[in-house]
Amino acid sequence: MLELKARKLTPAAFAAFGEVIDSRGSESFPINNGRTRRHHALAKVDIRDTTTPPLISVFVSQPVSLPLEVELLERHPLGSQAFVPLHEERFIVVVAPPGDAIDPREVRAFVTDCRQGVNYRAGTWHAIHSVLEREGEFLVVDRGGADNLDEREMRIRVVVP
Ligand SMILES: NC(=O)N[C@@H](O)C(=O)O
Ligand code: NI
Repeated sequence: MLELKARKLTPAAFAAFGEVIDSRGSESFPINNGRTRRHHALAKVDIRDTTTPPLISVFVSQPVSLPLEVELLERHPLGSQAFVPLHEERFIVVVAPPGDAIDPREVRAFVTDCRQGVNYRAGTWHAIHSVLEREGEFLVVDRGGADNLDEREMRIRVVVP
């Protein structure tokens, strides 16, 4: 069993796995006659084949208890997958870099700060959505599809210091 301490999520620490979606501290420019600021292209939707368009879904997830016992990691080879909290929910992110083999030394766990979302790069290994404290509602942007899921058994215990 791999034991991990969840670290604070930062764009630099997450760069090998995808992007952090967070308007705070990101570039923006005025639109709509100055009434709106556009925080442009915080992450890229990457769909690797043309059989399906990018999908926008909403996930309503029940909270996990801690320590988090992960039994498997999954990946979506055909597209990225983004999770954005709709009510300042915190969640745990467990990831490993894209590739056919998962090196336990490269697995990382993060905890978000309730304002952050993530966009998993196509092929990034990750634990399934794990929201903390209360039922969470998330906007999800991905390719979907039963053909876009690859799972690997991996037992990981995650603590949040
Ligand atoms: N199955 C599904 O749509 N969700 C997972 O991919 C996940 O990362 O939670
Ligand atoms: Ni997924």
